[in-house]
Amino acid sequence: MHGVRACKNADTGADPPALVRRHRRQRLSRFPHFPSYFAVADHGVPEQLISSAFEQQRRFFALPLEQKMQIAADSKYRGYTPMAEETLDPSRSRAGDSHEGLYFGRDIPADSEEAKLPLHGPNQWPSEELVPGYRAATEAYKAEVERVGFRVLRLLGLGLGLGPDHFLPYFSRPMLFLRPLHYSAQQSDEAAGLYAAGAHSDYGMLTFLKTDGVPGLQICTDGATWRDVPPIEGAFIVNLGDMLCRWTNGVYRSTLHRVINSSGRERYSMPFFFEPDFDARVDALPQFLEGREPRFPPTTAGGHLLERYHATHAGYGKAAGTDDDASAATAAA
Ligand SMILES: O=C(O)CCC(=O)C(=O)O
Ligand SMILES: [Fe+2]
Repeated sequence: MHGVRACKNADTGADPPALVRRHRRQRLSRFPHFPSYFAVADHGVPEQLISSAFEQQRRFFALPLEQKMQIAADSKYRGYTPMAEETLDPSRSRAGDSHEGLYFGRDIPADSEEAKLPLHGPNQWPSEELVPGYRAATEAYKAEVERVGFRVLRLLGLGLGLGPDHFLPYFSRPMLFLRPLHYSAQQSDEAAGLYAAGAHSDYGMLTFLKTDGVPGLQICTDGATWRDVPPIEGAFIVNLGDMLCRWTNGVYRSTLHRVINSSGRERYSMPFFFEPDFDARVDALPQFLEGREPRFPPTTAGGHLLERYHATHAGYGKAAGTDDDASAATAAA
């Protein structure tokens, strides 16, 4: 694991968004050396598996809209979300973000007890006739990143002096979402509130990101400056998510990031969201409370995730069967 330092082309022109301002207030000078993101190299995921997963995403997203809509995100939010359905920074955006995507989680049989939880259920796959080999390539890739996720989870426990298995009980029925994304060629325009992906931090524990090499990802670690994150050949970019931030009482920061299209090129990426169990209760570890107040109220991974989905996904909660998600979230929190 290496710290990622090679961020260039600082864009200091724009006002920091509300989220940045909030992060600036939360900045901790006591622990200046902790990362908010890093890269994982030598992860053992075969390059060929990664490239064939990307190739399959290109084939899927190239389909006509009505064919993609055959697997439109269902009441569990598994499946396809069309262009501009997501607005990651509603405080700044004037239109939905210029990407379309797919959500695949842990495949959970519809008749199981677990499928009663929001966001838990069977995946929806494009048919074999439409995109031959899609499911096999995507599932093979997802399984490999999952393996990397558990390995890094152990390293996090070790790094915190808690032992490699510390977090495992919170990941017994984890929420593991692969989210292939396709960004349109539309150029972003901050003044007009047009983003490829608006500023946000990720909601779970860790996000393992692969991109097709087209630039666009930017990160803000100092509360003011957006810096490009250049793709690193062969490596995953790993963002720390909100749950890890809460466990460490804000010392490990969940990275504020966004995607800006300045090139007018299309872009493909595959974030993998590695998140605790839906009902995992997340509050600060004792070692981060010595002499300090808790910075966040206790929450659950599922409660937080649902709150974010409601705020950022136009379609979430609208599909039949999701009406009771808000009460499930409240109950879980
Ligand atoms: O596409 C990317 O590079 C980042 C995507 C992202 O931040 C997200 O989906 O949460
Ligand atoms: Fe993200």
